[in-house]
Amino acid sequence: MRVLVVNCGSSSIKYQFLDMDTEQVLCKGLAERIGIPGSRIVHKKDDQKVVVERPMKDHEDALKYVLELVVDEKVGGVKDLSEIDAVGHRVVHGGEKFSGSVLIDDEVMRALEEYSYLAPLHNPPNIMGIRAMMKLLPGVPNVAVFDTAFHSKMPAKAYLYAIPYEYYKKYKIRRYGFHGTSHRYVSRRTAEILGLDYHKSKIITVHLGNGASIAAVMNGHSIDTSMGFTPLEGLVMGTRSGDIDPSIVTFLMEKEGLTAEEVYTILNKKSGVLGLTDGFSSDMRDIEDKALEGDPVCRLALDIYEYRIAKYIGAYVAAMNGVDAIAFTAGVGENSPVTRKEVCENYLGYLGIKIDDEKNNIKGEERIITTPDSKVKVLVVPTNEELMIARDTKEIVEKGLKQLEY
Ligand SMILES: Nc1ncnc2c1ncn2[C@@H]1O[C@H](COP(=O)(O)OP(=O)(O)O)[C@@H](O)[C@H]1O
Ligand SMILES: CC(=O)OP(=O)(O)O
Ligand SMILES: [Mg+2]
Repeated sequence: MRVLVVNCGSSSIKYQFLDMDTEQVLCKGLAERIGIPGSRIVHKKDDQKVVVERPMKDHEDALKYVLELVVDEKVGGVKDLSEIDAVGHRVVHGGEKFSGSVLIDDEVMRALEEYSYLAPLHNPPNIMGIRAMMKLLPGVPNVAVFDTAFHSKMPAKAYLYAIPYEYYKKYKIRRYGFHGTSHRYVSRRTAEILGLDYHKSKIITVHLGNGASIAAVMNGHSIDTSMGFTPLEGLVMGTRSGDIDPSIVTFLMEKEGLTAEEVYTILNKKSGVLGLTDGFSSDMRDIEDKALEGDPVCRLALDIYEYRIAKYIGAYVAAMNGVDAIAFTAGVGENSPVTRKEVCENYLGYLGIKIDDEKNNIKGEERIITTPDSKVKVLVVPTNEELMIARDTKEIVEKGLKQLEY
């Protein structure tokens, strides 16, 4: 079975085309700047790379060109569109309704539209991608794999906010959590590497990407996670504030004469390390480089970024009353020895964690980075959301399932 996996963002589409008999990536790419000048697709097949620069007015346009590349005789994965057996979609928000991956039909589409208010930055482009694939590949099954689903078994003490209960009943205001597909893959892989029984383990997964979140995975289920009602809550991120006193919202509205929407945009797109460095950068490579050169602003931004991560890890050790392993993943987690070392050595020594500097000096490789006598294992486990989405898609289509529980 060959599965096309798409992850549609507001102006980008990440995609991978996989042969699920071997789990080999046949080709992959990134369409970016969709709907704005300078749109292009960077497409890769093995060590070949092509860049297609052409106007792409919307996601349907972009996916049309993606499909052309997928069947290209030189850089494609197959010769004909009929060889694409299914499409797996990353969908950020599945609300309380979806506790697993689902075969997409009209009822699912109605639910996704309904939940768009819960993830206004993420779900609408996800839905655009689904509609586009239904049009471009009629009759080919589409599967939705939700960020929220892996966290759906979180207990009420973790998901309810201490606000009038009526707002949960009326609007389903609660913690949902995100990056669930990544936390699911990384926690399972961590258990495999360490030879742990996944269903009798306590694992903390630290997903540090542009969006960043931490999860407490106990006995194979997420029991708590740092992102909440939306992907804004929790860690300090590239452009997102993470946890703040909610009074700041109304304070800024009054003092700056801003609308709620404008404050929402500031907190989501102008905050995080970008905000802390007065607009210098949201890219942790830039922040780290300057911090290590001695720039005090970037050093403080990095300190704040690391301190928040450490506090969440400590909180989740308490939530699980112990921890077997901590796994770093995603862009910063996989590629920054400095962040891993400083978080672990400045704040987690009380757990008996000892970082092995030589083992930690890696980027993007799977590895245990602690010394053999470290009481808690710390690992780097590259995430692979696309593979998890493809696996769920294959299982649902091959078994003729409507929904896949995990
Ligand atoms: N070598 C590195 N050192 C520090 N940060 C890195 C490194 N490589 C990538 N990153 C950071 O990873 C982040 C992007 O993470 P990634 O998971 O790829 O993105 P996304 O969240 O969009 O999926 C960026 O902040 C980038 O700076
Ligand atoms: C939910 C979320 O933050 O996703 P991403 O990290 O892809 O922005
Ligand atoms: Mg990512």
